[in-house]
Amino acid sequence: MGPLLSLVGVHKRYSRGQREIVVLDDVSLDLCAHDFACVLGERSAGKTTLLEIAAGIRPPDFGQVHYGGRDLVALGERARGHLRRSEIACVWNRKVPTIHAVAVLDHVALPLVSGGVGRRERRRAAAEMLERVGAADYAQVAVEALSDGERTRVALAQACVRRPRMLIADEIADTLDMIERNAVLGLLREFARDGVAILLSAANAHGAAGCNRLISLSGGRLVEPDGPSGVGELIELRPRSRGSDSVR
Ligand SMILES: Nc1ncnc2c1ncn2[C@@H]1O[C@H](COP(=O)(O)OP(=O)(O)OP(=O)(O)O)[C@@H](O)[C@H]1O
Repeated sequence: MGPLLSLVGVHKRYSRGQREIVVLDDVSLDLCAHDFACVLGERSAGKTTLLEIAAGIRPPDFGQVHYGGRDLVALGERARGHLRRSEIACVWNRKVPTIHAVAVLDHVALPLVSGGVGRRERRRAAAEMLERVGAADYAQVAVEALSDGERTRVALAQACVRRPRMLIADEIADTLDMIERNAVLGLLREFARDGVAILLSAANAHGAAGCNRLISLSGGRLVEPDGPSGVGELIELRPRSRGSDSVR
């Protein structure tokens, strides 16, 4: 089976005052079902930008983004929105849920409302997903009362309750303590084993543990060593300069 997601020759730059920052420079990437790929890059390397483009949230300046054989850039916002409510799930580190006074169970069930799923079935599916991510114990707790690790599990449950085909996860494990981080990365591994295509980003090697593809983003370029690679090998490959230093 072909890739679910293909980025081909993607470029992205931002203007910063008089200057332009090249964030992605001719980036190509294929992601298939069962992949658990992690883009490893230093701060400001362009990880979020890459993931937003992969999710169809931000358009590239040039290049193609294909999802499920469809041109994600050419699709209208309505169709892209539909995909994000059905097949493409995202967890953004900075947007981990903070809705006030909503119990975890209802929060996780929320994405099913727009899919027209009845209340009883929504709650059943949410409870099942909470069980799966090890968060069933706090199903009735308000989201705002959760610890960072608990919130990350809940965010993951909410993202996966619609059984997405692709999961985009932006630095969701980097700041967690070792035990929670390994638990969250283990959950991602399990979702990938079930067939979800996962694109994770991490700013350090700890946040990438257990992935089956490790891709370095530096200077706007992606580097993925051929064959099985260790984190140490990738760190060797990364140039010293920061991504944001590649100003043109
Ligand atoms: N909308 C924007 N306009 C201008 N510059 C931007 C915009 N979004 C991001 N940038 C800049 O592009 C660079 C890459 O940002 P991005 O958030 O993609 O990197 P990142 O690797 O996810 O960073 P971090 O690890 O700090 O979250 C940064 O220098 C950032 O300031």
